[in-house]
Amino acid sequence: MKLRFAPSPTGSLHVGNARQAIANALYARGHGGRFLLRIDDTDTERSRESFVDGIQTDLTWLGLQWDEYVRQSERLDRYAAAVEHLKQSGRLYPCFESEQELAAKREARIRMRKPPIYDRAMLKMTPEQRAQAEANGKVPYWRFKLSDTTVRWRDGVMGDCTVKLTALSDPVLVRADGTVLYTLASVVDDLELDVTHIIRGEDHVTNTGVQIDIARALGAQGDTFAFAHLPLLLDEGGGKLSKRFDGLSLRTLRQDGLDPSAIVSYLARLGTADNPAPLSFEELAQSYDLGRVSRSAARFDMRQLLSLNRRVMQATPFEAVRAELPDGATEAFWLAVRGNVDLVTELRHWWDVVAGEIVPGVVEGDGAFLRQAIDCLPPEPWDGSAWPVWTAALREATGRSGKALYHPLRVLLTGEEKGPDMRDLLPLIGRSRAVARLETGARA
Ligand SMILES: Nc1ncnc2c1ncn2[C@@H]1O[C@H](COP(=O)(O)OP(=O)(O)OP(=O)(O)O)[C@@H](O)[C@H]1O
Repeated sequence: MKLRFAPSPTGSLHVGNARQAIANALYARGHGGRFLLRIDDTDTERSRESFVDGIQTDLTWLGLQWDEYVRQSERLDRYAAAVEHLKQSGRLYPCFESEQELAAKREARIRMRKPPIYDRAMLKMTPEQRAQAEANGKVPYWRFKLSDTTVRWRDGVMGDCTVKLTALSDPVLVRADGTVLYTLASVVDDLELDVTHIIRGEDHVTNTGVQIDIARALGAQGDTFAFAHLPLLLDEGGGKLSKRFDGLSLRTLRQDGLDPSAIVSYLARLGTADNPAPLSFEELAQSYDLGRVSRSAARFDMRQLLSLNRRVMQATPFEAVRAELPDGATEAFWLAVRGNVDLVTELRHWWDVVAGEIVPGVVEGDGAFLRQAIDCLPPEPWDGSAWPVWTAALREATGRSGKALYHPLRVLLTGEEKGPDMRDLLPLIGRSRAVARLETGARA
């Protein structure tokens, strides 16, 4: 068994692309198959080396490992051989119509209430007409003659699928400059590299009908590949994701401080009957089931991802996160704050609370109370008991309790209304910093 993820290097991977990469990698791992990363870079106009690097960086960051790596730009001789084969068997035919001529034909067909598909005029061209066109300096591009059939397959997600080839235009597989189109290159690779299962976006369903026909024309027998088309992922507003806009790119999520395993867990379960849970790649691979993927479009929800990210962080040990913490941050700090942040980037703020400067909170009219609070502070060393000992003494001295007792202390010491348990924070803040903040509050 072999699966593949085949992005074109025309932009940064977004969460929709990532969902496909993850599905293929999980399926391969769960079934003991191989996972191939194929860079579909035959479109030289739009492909960029920097995006090839970016794709590998993003997938590696997600923790996806590929067993094989190929680039279509290095397999051009294989496509040339396939083109030759299809020409010999009469399935590729030369065309000379310009874009304008084709547009005019399309409009005429629409006026005549016929489907606006290509009329195969060039298939009827005589050798003399072709020679004449070439003598006039025209260079042909090549269309694939689709079979007069309906292609059917049992899709792993969509169920029974049919594509009526007679309702489609014969696709162009070779441009006038001799370069081949993705539609052909992809089939040649899938056949020659022994891909067995293809999981990709729903945007490819029609392509699949055409590609099965091409695969058969190239000699493939039987059912060719096992296909599964995942519905497209929409952004939060219901819009289409695009590699050309950076909003929900993996690169942006990485810069925002999201944990890659939260993203993998989220995208693996999004649009399925299972709730997202913080699971390891191995656990996800063992439970990944295409039969549980919904057939309707899934919508990306940042709040859900953030809440999963928080759960992942709560379970992350200090050693695993150490490199991403602010300089000097200790294990006690990590354990105190990890349950209170959605993103690792928010830790900077809590590090300032315990070890740096903060914008002090404002507590009005509590000067006398705060001076008593300073007087009641127990001597150091402090551990988790310092906070209960201190607040019990202060309750005794002032008669305050509940929110009236705790709230002004939290606000002044952290600058925040909410946050990690004060029992954990107070020893990290330390006595001198605590006294200074309380004095500032008492003077206000
Ligand atoms: N919004 C989406 N949701 C889920 N899968 C998607 C989405 N957009 C693309 N894909 C899938 O991502 C995989 C990689 O495809 P590809 O690199 O062509 O991405 P693309 O975003 O469609 O790119 P481009 O905009 O350059 O055409 C394919 O399986 C494709 O079906």
